[in-house]
Amino acid sequence: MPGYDNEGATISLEDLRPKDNPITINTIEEELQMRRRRQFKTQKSTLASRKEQAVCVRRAHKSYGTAKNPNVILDGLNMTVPKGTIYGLLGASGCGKTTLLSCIVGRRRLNSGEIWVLGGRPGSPRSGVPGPRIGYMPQEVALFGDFTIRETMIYFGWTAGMSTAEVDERIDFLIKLLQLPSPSRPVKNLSGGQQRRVSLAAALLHDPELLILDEPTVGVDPVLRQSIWDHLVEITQGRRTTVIITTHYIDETKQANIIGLMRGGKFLAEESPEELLQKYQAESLEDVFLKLAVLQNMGKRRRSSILAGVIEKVELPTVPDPSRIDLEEAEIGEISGEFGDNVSMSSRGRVVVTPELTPAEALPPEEESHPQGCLQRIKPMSWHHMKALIWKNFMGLIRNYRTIDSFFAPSSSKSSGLTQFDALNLEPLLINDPMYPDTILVLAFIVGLPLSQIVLFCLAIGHYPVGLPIAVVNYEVGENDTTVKCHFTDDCSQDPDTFEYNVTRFSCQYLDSLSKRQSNLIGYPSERAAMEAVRRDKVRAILIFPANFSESLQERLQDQRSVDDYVINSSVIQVHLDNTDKEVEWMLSRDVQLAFLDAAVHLAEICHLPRKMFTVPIHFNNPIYGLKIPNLTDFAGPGVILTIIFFLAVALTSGAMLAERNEGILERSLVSGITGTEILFGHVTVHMLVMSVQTVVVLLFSFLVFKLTLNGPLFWVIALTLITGFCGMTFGFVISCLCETERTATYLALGSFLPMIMLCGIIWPIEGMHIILQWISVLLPLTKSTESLRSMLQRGWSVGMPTVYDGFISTGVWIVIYLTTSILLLKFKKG
Ligand SMILES: Nc1ncnc2c1ncn2[C@@H]1O[C@H](COP(=O)(O)OP(=O)(O)OP(=O)(O)O)[C@@H](O)[C@H]1O
Repeated sequence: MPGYDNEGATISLEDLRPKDNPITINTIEEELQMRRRRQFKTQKSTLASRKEQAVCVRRAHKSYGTAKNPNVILDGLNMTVPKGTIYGLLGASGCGKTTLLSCIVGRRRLNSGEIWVLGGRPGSPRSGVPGPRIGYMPQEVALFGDFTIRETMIYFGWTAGMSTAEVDERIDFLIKLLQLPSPSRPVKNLSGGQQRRVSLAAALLHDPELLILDEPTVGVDPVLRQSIWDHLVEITQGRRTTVIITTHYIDETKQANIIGLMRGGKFLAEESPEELLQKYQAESLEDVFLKLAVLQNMGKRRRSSILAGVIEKVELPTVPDPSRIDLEEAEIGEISGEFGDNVSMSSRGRVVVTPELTPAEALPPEEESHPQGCLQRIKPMSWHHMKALIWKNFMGLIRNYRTIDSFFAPSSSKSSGLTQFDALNLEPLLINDPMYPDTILVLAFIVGLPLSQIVLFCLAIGHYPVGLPIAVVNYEVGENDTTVKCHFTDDCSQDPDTFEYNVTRFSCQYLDSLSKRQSNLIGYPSERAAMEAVRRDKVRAILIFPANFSESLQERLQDQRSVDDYVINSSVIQVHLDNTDKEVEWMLSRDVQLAFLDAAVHLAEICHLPRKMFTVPIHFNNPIYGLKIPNLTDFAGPGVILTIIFFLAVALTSGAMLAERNEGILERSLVSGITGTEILFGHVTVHMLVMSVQTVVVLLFSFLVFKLTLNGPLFWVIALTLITGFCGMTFGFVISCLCETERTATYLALGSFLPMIMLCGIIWPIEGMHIILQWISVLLPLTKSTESLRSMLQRGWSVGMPTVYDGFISTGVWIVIYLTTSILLLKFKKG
């Protein structure tokens, strides 16, 4: 017997049969004849025969983990599911059944090997996968908890191209078949078993050609399980439908036409139940599985000696066209039967005869050769998919509002008691649930969150700190005198005869001016006491007036040539500041200086001198743009408005998409033929509504309530805010496609929030950043739009100005980048 690689072969009867009980079948020919008489004949596997099967898997390899440490799940597995059969896929938990099914439905990729579904490769137009030709019930429930049973069916029915009337007709049938409760019951109020039956109903709904059911009978009582199996048998009559079903109840697969027993990444056997029982002389299929598992563990040769004999006899084909050698070698490198043999020859060196393999058969099918151009491959969005998605997303929103209503205004049915009895099943029916906490959160999110954020920003940020404690040590009014509001004469101190000034107690006049800017002036008897107060965090600044402050000041003004250092020093107010807080220090030093100018201007006024006489010889005219006294609220406002809208949109879309993905609904929708683009646009349509509400709330409060400066065109302000929100939505899509869990998505969203706040010129001018950060800043999505909005609001510029339209262009470019990334991720990111 040749030592070829025969992984995945059926274990032979010879392996089981005791040596003292020799086989009764004498020759290989007899065995082969016997097989041919069976329902499913052994035959060679050609390209044409693979395309004829409902599902055909060849040399499938699939592993998770890293290349260094792979977790091999499928190890050269072959599988053949003829049309019109029920194929029971059995195997221990974790052996890879779900992985195999998700590869078949096109949601995971093999590392190597081929899969043919309904005559084409998954993803190619002819395979019907993804699409309505298959019905897929994943292992998880994968339903919308907030939807009723009927709404769930409508969503999946519309997705498959059915009309509402057709869906309603099927609902009646499926409710009876699967003993489901009233179709008006929300899915989340159903038991686990009921939810799984609704999931099965969704897969059966559109009567697909191929049904792929991952453990549909979990949590189902034996009577119902039998009726489900009866239904499956009925729909497979006349090769109408093919069913692949996984289950942990091995014995229920007696009704299957073929059973594939999976273990160690391969099939131990792929036979009809009767043959398995007969061949392995077992009482039950469980026994068969046990025997095969024991044999596999014993490391026995896992191939049929009969088949080995067949393979031994094959001869090298006469190759009609030498240029086709590679192709044919690839195609004929195994000899799996339509059903039953499951023998693969993955050994590259070996070639098996396939005399009937004509060049036409060997040619790759049309859709595999990818003759189409890129543009032709772009699928237009389908109307019935968009209708289903938009309806589903809108219903999600309305459902939340309705539960809010019932919370605030309890309906009669709610007040009359929480339970009623379902007409069909007499099971307790919970209607009008009390308000769900997540529903409050949803409303709080849509309106409350943007509202609270803009209110908090406008109330908390940018306003002048008042009431800062300032220590005053005024030696001019006397040693140890702590009077702050000391008396001064408020008339001109110029002698009318000599025109000499007689300035007295100018410190008191100064303190009077300062108190109008900073009211919390506290007198201290000495500099030491004031310093001690700073150390105890009682005051933020100290002002010290020398004893002869006013005289020295006067002397300095009158006779500048002869004043000495002592006079100059005595005419200076000594200031000590607590510089811990930059903003406070900056504002206090500004107040201290402006108060002096105020006092000097006042002196000039009462002496009928020009006001500018005692001021710094710099005059600030009215600003060209912006406020005369600028504030941080107006500076940061535009950036904060955009940040609120952007990140709420990120949270909204990434949250919705992740929930949909983690619940398995996204996968199910994709398998049903909905494309990633359609899913994204379905969300965009509905989320744009939410975002528009949020935009209105934020802008109304910013401009009408908090009176932020609005000098520019309102239309373009709204437009920029909306497209920034749209940009946030697309960023949310990227996050949800990149991250596996909500936790990582939260980290990513938070991790991007702070850098954007810091680097986009929202709270600090870009010109003040490190030069490298300035370059990075230009590349971020909120930088140009913030500058654009600021220019519109404060400078009153319109979209014709480069600074303004740059913001629109930059946001548009980011939308394209994010959308393209998320569509590509949805399309290509598979397990
Ligand atoms: N995304 C993944 N990443 C890494 N390992 C995975 C992933 N999905 C599945 N696995 C692993 O692959 C193996 C097969 O998982 P799979 O879900 O296909 O098994 P199964 O036969 O369907 O099990 P069960 O009958 O319990 O549902 C398991 O060991 C599982 O831990």
